[in-house]
Amino acid sequence: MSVVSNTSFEHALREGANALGLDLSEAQITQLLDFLALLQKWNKVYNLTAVRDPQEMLTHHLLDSLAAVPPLRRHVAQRGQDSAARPGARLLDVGSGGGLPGVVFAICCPEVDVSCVDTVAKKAAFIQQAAGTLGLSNLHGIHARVETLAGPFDVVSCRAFAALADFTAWSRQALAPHGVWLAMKGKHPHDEIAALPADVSVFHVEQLTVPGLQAERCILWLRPVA
Ligand SMILES: C[S@@+](CC[C@H](N)C(=O)[O-])C[C@H]1O[C@@H](n2cnc3c(N)ncnc32)[C@H](O)[C@@H]1O
Repeated sequence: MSVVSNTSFEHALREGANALGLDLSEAQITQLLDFLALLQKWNKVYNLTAVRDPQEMLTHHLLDSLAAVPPLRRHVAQRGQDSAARPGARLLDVGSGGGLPGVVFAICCPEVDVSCVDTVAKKAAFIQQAAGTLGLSNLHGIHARVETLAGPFDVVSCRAFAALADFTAWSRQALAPHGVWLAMKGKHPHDEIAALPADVSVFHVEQLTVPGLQAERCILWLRPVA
């Protein structure tokens, strides 16, 4: 299936992936474009995102989420070298909405099993529908509050979800013993970091450059402290 016929989207996506140093197969490019088309189509019905302009969806959603893929791939590869780690990483994307970044992670990291949780039933249903349409057996939509999920997940991610203290408190029980949180943020969130409890530590901050987006972006990696 390729719903998007506009070759300018494909060109911008390929350029963006190159700028991010991201190696994507032809099948993954097609899946990303098809996901963009699904998001555009069903946004009208399900109200999945406030972003309506297709070009903006490409930069603000797709490329923005793609910028987090190289750090995630690095983390998963490092984890694979750890003999104590369980095989096959499981990731939980909290407050995934229309599947950002969860669906993009599932497309770009087929070795990672991705669950997208949202309290809004139609958003979780959209993820399930996207999994079927895009042929992603590693993608699942869960309709629940994150606070009710047991896990264990090796990575718990979020984007535009909540302050770091709430994100980590509400999802802590879903984190595997050696699991980590991946929080996508705009400007470096100094105040949110200062408000974290003593048993959560930020162990890495990565600045991101999103192609076509003149805005500050970063990823925070956090872990529980015993
Ligand atoms: C601002 S949207 C962000 C959506 C998406 N991550 C993005 O970047 O476009 C936040 C989402 O979190 C969901 N949400 C809020 N509280 C939640 C909770 N306790 N558990 C799961 N999802 C929640 C909302 O329904 C909403 O879809």
